[in-house]
Amino acid sequence: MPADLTERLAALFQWIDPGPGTSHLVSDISGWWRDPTVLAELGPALVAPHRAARPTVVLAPAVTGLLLGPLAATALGVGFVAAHKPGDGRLPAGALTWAQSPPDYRGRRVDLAVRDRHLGPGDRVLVVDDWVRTGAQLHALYEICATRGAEVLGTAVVAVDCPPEVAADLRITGLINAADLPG
Ligand SMILES: O=P(O)(O)OC[C@H]1O[C@H](OP(=O)(O)OP(=O)(O)O)[C@H](O)[C@@H]1O
Ligand SMILES: Nc1ncnc2[nH]cnc12
Repeated sequence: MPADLTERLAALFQWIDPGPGTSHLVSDISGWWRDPTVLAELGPALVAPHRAARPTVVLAPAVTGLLLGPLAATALGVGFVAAHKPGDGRLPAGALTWAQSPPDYRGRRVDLAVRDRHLGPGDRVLVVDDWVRTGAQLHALYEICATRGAEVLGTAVVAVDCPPEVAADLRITGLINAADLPG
């Protein structure tokens, strides 16, 4: 990983107060996309720990994954598959494989769907996302891969915010620990 990428990720991160009626600050990672050096380095840095396992495809969930997934896929020279959520407002037509997550970091059970024609036996899948907290959405993605007969190699995220046993169980690598982001 480029030496100062982790420092730049921290410097460009903010917690935002969404305003009256809200009790929580929300993470704002938009600075990561606005910085041309970070944007260029994210894909190669995410995939670096997984290159040797020779992924054949990158899978990532809506909505932030739709940005990060292609960065990772192009760094590997492989294709990208999106996992959609009903909340997207427009679901893909055709045969889909669905899985529902356990309660995620917001207590939601998230439904995720992947087009059958884009994932199948022989695929070696690298999952990519921006942030992992409970690992719930990753569980759903791993279940979809298993249903499709595809092998999951692990997950590459930017911010790791989960217990170490979750990271070990799901084979998660990250670029920064959430504890190292500014408070
Ligand atoms: O580890 P977990 O508890 O599963 O939480 C992590 C997931 O939740 C967030 O996505 P969110 O559904 O908020 O979508 P977003 O990309 O639209 O922010 C984040 O981007 C991960 O996908
Ligand atoms: N994008 C995100 N995903 C999961 N947990 C979070 N906590 C703060 N921001 C988050």
